[in-house]
Amino acid sequence: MQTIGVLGAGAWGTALAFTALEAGRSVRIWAREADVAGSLSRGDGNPAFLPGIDLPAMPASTDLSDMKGADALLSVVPAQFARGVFTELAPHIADGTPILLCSKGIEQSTLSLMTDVLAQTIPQAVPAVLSGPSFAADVARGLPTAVTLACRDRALGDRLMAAIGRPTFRPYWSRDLIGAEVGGAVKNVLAIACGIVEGLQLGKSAHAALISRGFAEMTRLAVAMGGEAQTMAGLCGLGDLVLTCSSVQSRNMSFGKALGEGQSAESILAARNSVTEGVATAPALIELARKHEVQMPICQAVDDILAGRSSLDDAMTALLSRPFTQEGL
Ligand SMILES: NC(=O)c1ccc[n+]([C@@H]2O[C@H](COP(=O)([O-])OP(=O)(O)OC[C@H]3O[C@@H](n4cnc5c(N)ncnc54)[C@H](O)[C@@H]3O)[C@@H](O)[C@H]2O)c1
Ligand SMILES: O=P(O)(O)OC[C@H](O)CO
Repeated sequence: MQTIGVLGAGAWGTALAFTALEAGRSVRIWAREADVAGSLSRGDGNPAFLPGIDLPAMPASTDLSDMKGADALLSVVPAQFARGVFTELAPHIADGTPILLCSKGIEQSTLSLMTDVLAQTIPQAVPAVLSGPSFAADVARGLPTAVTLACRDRALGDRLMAAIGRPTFRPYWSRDLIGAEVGGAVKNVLAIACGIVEGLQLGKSAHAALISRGFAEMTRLAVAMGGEAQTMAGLCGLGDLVLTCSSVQSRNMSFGKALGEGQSAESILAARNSVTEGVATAPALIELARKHEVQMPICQAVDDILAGRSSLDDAMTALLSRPFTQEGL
């Protein structure tokens, strides 16, 4: 696998393209914005989405047909926009091309995971998922990072890991695509909850309780959807939950913190050009939980707050008033 196409030149697409380049691959990037494509191609980095980080020149364009002929693609288009981009891309994709899904979210209008969206739009592609604790800025600075790379076929997984892995970017193979996807999507909603707890200054004990009970919610949903509990204990589950809930470097956590401090969701989102995936995923998650008869009270509280059904105080009171029960998943 020599040529890697990267779909999407936000912070994460740019960091992954850099990693593949450093791993010795030849890289092509599709950017939605002409100025981003120009800047990356000239070697001026990505000031729009990954400011302050020097990067080597990386070939980028706004033409999806430039993805034609790549040995594998990394899709880093935010979840709510993936279907539109995949539909346009489909005619350029050869049978059996691996597409590694690197976005973390659920399509709100259809409740689809990214593997479902891919199967419906580019059925000739072979799906794989990349997910785990990894801030784009850390990866683009070459700081050590480990992630889950989920793919049904072990041999293909090995080839993908060899293509994008390097000592400071360590993929670990898993067969569990559903677990990897659910972990990445749910942790964003839980990070909003942890941010709210931080913004309200409810203390580190509440924060730890939220991570722990949030992990139980994540695992319940993953298992109900066909994923494995063991996957959730790994990088794409607990690992990413701990990272995203621990640092305001996370857009989801910092969004929640600002909510907890009294800002409105609209004003926080209006001030950013980056994506906060948990906001669009929260209602989808609650619908999925209902469909699979899974209890997700923390995610429900986040959705209630975002939808304006509950104030922060009411949501906290509802969570704290739940009956005492046995601990477990
Ligand atoms: N940034 C990270 O640290 C990080 C790490 C792991 C995973 N991710 C995931 O990667 C995905 C992309 O996030 P990011 O951080 O690279 O993005 P970003 O916030 O840096 O940039 C926003 C991206 O959205 C794209 N976009 C905006 N409107 C669009 C539209 N209508 N159609 C298509 N694309 C549109 C922009 O072109 C840009 O690439 C998300 O699912 C995110 O959860 C991000
Ligand atoms: O900044 P966030 O909240 O989108 O999180 C980034 C990554 O998913 C962390 O693994």
